[in-house]
Amino acid sequence: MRYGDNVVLDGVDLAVRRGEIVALLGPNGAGKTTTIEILEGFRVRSAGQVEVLGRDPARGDERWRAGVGIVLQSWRDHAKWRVRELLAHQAGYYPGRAWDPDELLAAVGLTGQARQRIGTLSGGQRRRLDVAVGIVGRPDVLFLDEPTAGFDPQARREFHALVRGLADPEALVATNRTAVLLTTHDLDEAERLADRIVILDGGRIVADGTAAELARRIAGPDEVRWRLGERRFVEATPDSTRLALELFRTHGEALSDLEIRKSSLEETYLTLVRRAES
Ligand SMILES: Nc1ncnc2c1ncn2[C@@H]1O[C@H](COP(=O)(O)OP(=O)(O)OP(=O)(O)O)[C@@H](O)[C@H]1O
Repeated sequence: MRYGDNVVLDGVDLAVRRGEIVALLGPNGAGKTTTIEILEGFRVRSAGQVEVLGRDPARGDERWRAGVGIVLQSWRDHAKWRVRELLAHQAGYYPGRAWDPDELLAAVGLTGQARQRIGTLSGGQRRRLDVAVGIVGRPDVLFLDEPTAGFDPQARREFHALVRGLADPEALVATNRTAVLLTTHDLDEAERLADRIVILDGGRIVADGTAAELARRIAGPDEVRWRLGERRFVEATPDSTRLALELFRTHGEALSDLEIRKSSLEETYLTLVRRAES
């Protein structure tokens, strides 16, 4: 993707499967929004190949769009509508596959605001409504651009459970598993929610893997600490699960205070971004 002479995405190669939750991370201006806007069909790429649900998003028709759920970075429309009224209206666009508006209101924690005008919602409540509008048609693929900005901690946790439920076939038996691509600046959220993390910097992918894989590759081994009687031990290992198993096998109940410290995603992220920028 280029704007004039300015190349903002270069060689981004990415595949997301059904049921997978992928978090796109990166500093401001890295190209996250541009990437998902191209995938949503809102922006036309300058070059390269893109396929979403088997079609080029630049040529997606109504049927294709019915399978795509979108939560943009900010939405300030429909101020005079009431919350439930908007959801019921939106549900009408997805015959046979939409959520029941009341169930959806409960799922995003807006039952108490069902009759309130949208213009009077708080920032976090408006964001929950944006998420509800994005998923009302039970999409096959869901794009979320900083979905939880402004959420309180409890709402964030509920939102994570909701998104995991969309991707997990056990949780919503009647629907297909949704592929989810989200951008976030909340590394804790990325680590908790995403199966895979993709880090963009300067329009290029600088890392792609699970939080644990990235930590192992970038930030080095895990640190395992334990105690046997009065003696304390520390060991660095690339496979802390195996070491823990061996310790249990060898020492059984004599083992105490076992602790495994993994590098945080924040350390990994900062190391990667520093590297890319130098
Ligand atoms: N319409 C446009 N015209 C020119 N440049 C643009 C346009 N839209 C985006 N850009 C540039 O493209 C780059 C990528 O922007 P993008 O919004 O994708 O970043 P981002 O990773 O989503 O950032 P943030 O974390 O701040 O939301 C930035 O340098 C931005 O200035």
